[in-house]
Amino acid sequence: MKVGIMGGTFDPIHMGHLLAAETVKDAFKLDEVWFMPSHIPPHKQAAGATGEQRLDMTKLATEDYQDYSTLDIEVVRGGVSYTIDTIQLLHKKYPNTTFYFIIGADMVNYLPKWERIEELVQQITFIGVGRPGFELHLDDLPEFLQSRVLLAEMPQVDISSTAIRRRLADGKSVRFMVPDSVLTYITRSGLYESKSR
Ligand SMILES: Nc1ncnc2c1ncn2[C@@H]1O[C@H](COP(=O)(O)OP(=O)(O)OP(=O)(O)O)[C@@H](O)[C@H]1O
Ligand SMILES: O=C(O)c1ccc[n+]([C@@H]2O[C@H](COP(=O)([O-])O)[C@@H](O)[C@H]2O)c1
Repeated sequence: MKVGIMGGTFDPIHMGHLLAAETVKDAFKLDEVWFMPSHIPPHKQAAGATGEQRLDMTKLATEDYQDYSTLDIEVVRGGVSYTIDTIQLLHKKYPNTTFYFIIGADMVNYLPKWERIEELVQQITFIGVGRPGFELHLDDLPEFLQSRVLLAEMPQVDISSTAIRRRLADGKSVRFMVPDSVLTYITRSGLYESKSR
C-alpha cells in the first residue's frame, strides 16, 4: 500500500492542506493519505489550539473521506515531534506500507535543517507542492536531498493557518477557508478569538 503522510501543526487545518493532500494522492496514485498533527512542532511555537484540539479539528476535516484518516501518534507521544522518530515507528508498525511525506514549498526549503535529515531521507521520499510566497528550487537543496524530493503540481492556494487565526481574531469570516465542521468547532470553542494570536 502507498500512503502519503500529511504532517502539520494544523492550527487550524485548512483547505490548502486538504488540496495539497488530494493533488498529491491523485498525481502519485497513493491509496490513502494520513493526516498527522504534531504535538510540539520542531521549528515554530504552537500558536493557539492544544494538541487535542488540533487533533479534533483534523479528525473533523477527514472523517467523511474513506481514503483519508488522522493519526494521533505524535500528539499521544508528546514532546517535540521530530519526523525521524515518527517514521521509524510507522515503518515498524506497517512494514508493508510505502510512505511518502507531503510538504509545502516552505518546508521543502527548510528540509536541510530537519533533525537527522540524512538518515530520514533514506527512509522516506518527500513530495513537495507549491505554495504562494515560497519559491520551490530543488537545485538549491544539498545534493543528497535533490533526488529524494518529488514535486506535484497543485493549484496555488494562498491560505495559511496564521492568516486564518488573524482573521478570526479580527472578527472576519473564514468560511470556505476551512471545512464547515472545523468552523463550527472553532466557533463553539471560541478558539482564536484573542488578538494575541
Ligand atoms: N496553502 C498551502 N499550500 C500548500 N501547502 C501548504 C499550504 N498551507 C500549508 N501547507 C503545508 O502543509 C504542511 C503543514 O502546514 P501547517 O500546519 O504548518 O500550516 P501553515 O498554514 O503553514 O501554518 P502557520 O501559518 O501557522 O505557519 C506544511 O508542509 C506546509 O508547507
Ligand atoms: O523533524 C524535523 O526536524 C521537522 C522540522 C520541521 C517540520 N517537520 C514536520 O513537517 C510537518 C510540517 O511542519 P509544520 O511546522 O509546517 O506544521 C510536520 O509534520 C512537522 O513535524 C519536521
